[in-house]
Formats: sequence, C-alpha cells, structure tokens
Amino acid sequence: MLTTTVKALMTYVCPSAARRKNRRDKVTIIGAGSVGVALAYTLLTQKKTSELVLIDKSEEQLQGEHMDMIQGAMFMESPRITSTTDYHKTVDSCVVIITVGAVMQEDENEMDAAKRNAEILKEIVPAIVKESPEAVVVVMTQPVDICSYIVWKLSKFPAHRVIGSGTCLQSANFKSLIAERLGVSPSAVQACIIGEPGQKSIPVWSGVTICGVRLKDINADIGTDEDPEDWNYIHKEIVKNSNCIKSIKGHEALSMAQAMAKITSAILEDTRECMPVSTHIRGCRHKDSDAGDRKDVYLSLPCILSSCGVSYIVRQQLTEKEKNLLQKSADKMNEIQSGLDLTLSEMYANK
Ligand SMILES: NC(=O)c1ccc[n+]([C@@H]2O[C@H](COP(=O)([O-])OP(=O)(O)OC[C@H]3O[C@@H](n4cnc5c(N)ncnc54)[C@H](O)[C@@H]3O)[C@@H](O)[C@H]2O)c1
Repeated sequence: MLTTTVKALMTYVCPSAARRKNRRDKVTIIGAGSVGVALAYTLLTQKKTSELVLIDKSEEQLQGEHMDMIQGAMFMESPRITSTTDYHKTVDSCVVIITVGAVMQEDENEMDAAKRNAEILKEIVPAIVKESPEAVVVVMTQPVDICSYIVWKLSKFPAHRVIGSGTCLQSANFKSLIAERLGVSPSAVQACIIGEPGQKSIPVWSGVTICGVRLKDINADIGTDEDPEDWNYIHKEIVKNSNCIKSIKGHEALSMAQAMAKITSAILEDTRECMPVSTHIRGCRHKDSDAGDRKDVYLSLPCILSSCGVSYIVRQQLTEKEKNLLQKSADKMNEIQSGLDLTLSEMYANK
C-alpha cells in the first residue's frame, strides 16, 4: 500500500518490485571494444558477477581480450568468463549491457549516429530477447537516449527493463565538484544532472542540498546567469572535461565503467539506489498534441534501481526554466525518433 508521501515523491514504474526468487548474477556485455572491455574488467575486479559473457562480431578481438582476462582470473575468484560470437551462450542473463557501435564523430549529428546505430541494434536486440527474455537491458551506445528508445521499441520489453547509462557519470562529477568547492565529502551532497548527456544536460541547481540544506535557499540565484558566485562554472567544467577526454583518448571508458558497475550491482543486488539514468518518460508535452507513441522518449531522471530495473522515478520539484529545458530535449528526441525506421527485416525478426 503506497502512502500519500511516497506517491507524491515518486512515480511508480515497475509493476512488481518483488525480488527475484532465484538470485543470479549472470551478466552479458555486447561489444568488446574500449567501453565493453573496461566494464567487463571493472565488474570482474569488483566481484559484481560470477558469470560474464562477452559478445562481439570480431572473433580476433574476443580472443585477445579473453586470453588477457583469463590470465588474471585467479586473482578475481575465478569467475566464469565466456567470450563468443554465439548469442546462445548469453542465455538467461540477468543484465545485458549494450556497448556496440562506433563512437559518434565530432562532426556527426545525432540523427546520423542514431540511424547508423539503429541498424546494429536491429541485428542484436532480437537475439537478446530470444536468449534472455527476462533480462534488464542497459544501453550505452550513443546517442544513448535515442538508442535506449530504439532498444525498448525493438525488444518490446516493459520500459522499466530498458535503461540507458544517461547522465549518471555527469551527476557523480557534479556532486564531487560541488563537494570540492564546499570542502565536504561528496556523500554530504545530493545533486543530479538530468535530461540528455553533454552540453544540453540540465544541472538541477534548484535541488542541490547539503545534508538537507537547499543551496538555493541560501543563494537564490545559484546556477543562473545572475549568480554572484558563478556556481554554474561546475557544469561547464564537466562538459569541457568530458569533451577533452574524448578528443585526447576517444572515449571515457574507465570512468563510465565505474558508473556502469554501480548501475549493474544496483540491479543484481536489488539495492534500491537512486541514480540518474535514461528512462522511459511518458506524457511529455510535445509541441504537437498528437497522442500515441510519439510521446514516448528516453531521458535521464533520478530513478530507484532494483532487480526489475527502474522501480520508481523520483518526482523532482523543478523550476520553470529546468522544466522548459527538459521539454526542449524531449521535443528533440521526439523529432529524431520520428526519422527512424525501426522495422525489423525478416532475417532478424526470426532470429
Ligand atoms: N553512454 C556513455 O556515456 C558512453 C561513454 C563512452 C562510450 N559510449 C558509447 O559506447 C559505444 C562503444 O564505444 P567503444 O569506445 O567501446 O567503441 P569501440 O569501437 O572500441 O567498440 C565497439 C565494439 O562493438 C563491436 N561491434 C560493432 N558492431 C557489432 C555487432 N553488430 N555485433 C557485435 N559487436 C559489434 C565492434 O567489433 C567493437 O569491438 C559507442 O557507441 C560509444 O559512443 C557511451
């Protein structure tokens, strides 16, 4: 029975937050590139899984990564590691993490990247559904909100079982830079970045609290252009640093792997942790009042993660400006989604 406070605080998403009867921890990572391998290694060294399957289309790549991991397996309590091109080996995975697809190029727009990666996702999603129909799928392929939407549509999974990595890493940076400026531990800071990742992400300054004290109550203009202390330089710094890492080494594989390990363990261990991840948002007020699935988009919001994926979305009390920015992102997602062809060819549909 939900109390009034719980109802006002969070939107109930998952039809049953019941814990799985048979706890398992099999994880599949699809894509053995920089991000997939960094994540595999992080999950193994943090002992988050005892059974890991790594899938890629390149056998040579898989062989190299597999031999390297197996050599060190004894130091990781000898987990079962399978590296394969055969999806049947992924059967009954608890969590499937998608890291396939080439990194977005600097001059590439999101529509082109979405179309390019949609073709790859059409190839792999039917195989995931066939082998692990109960899995929670976590999408890392960029543009992550659009790719999460594509996976949700192709899989026909309930929306709470398809999650995108979203703004979880940016939010963690947001907390730690606020903490650094205040000279406190990040654990004293509650703060998050929502919407889409990158430059258009929305730092929710109105909701930043330190041990329950709202910074906006002390500095009414915090994070705005009128802020005398220019706190928003923190958000600019996060975006700049992320772009800098990408231009120097091509990807943020190591830090993303840490964030993803946290999301994965929240699902495997049913921790009910609150993390901003890309989730299905229903009922966005798009400009055209057309009903139907045009209103479905994926964007990051703070979610309670459990064994069923997203159990709740926390209802934030956003300012009008923050709401408008979120709406702008939703409108953009809607526009990109309407340009996608998500019909599965027979070859993949019957996989
Ligand atoms: N969500 C995030 O915050 C975040 C952060 C970093 C990277 N990424 C994204 O993760 C993705 C992977 O990045 P990366 O640096 O590891 O790229 P990468 O090129 O190093 O690796 C991609 C891998 O996918 C494999 N692959 C491609 N098509 C496949 C298919 N049909 N079936 C199986 N495997 C296939 C390739 O063989 C390759 O090994 C990119 O889309 C990137 O933009 C997301």
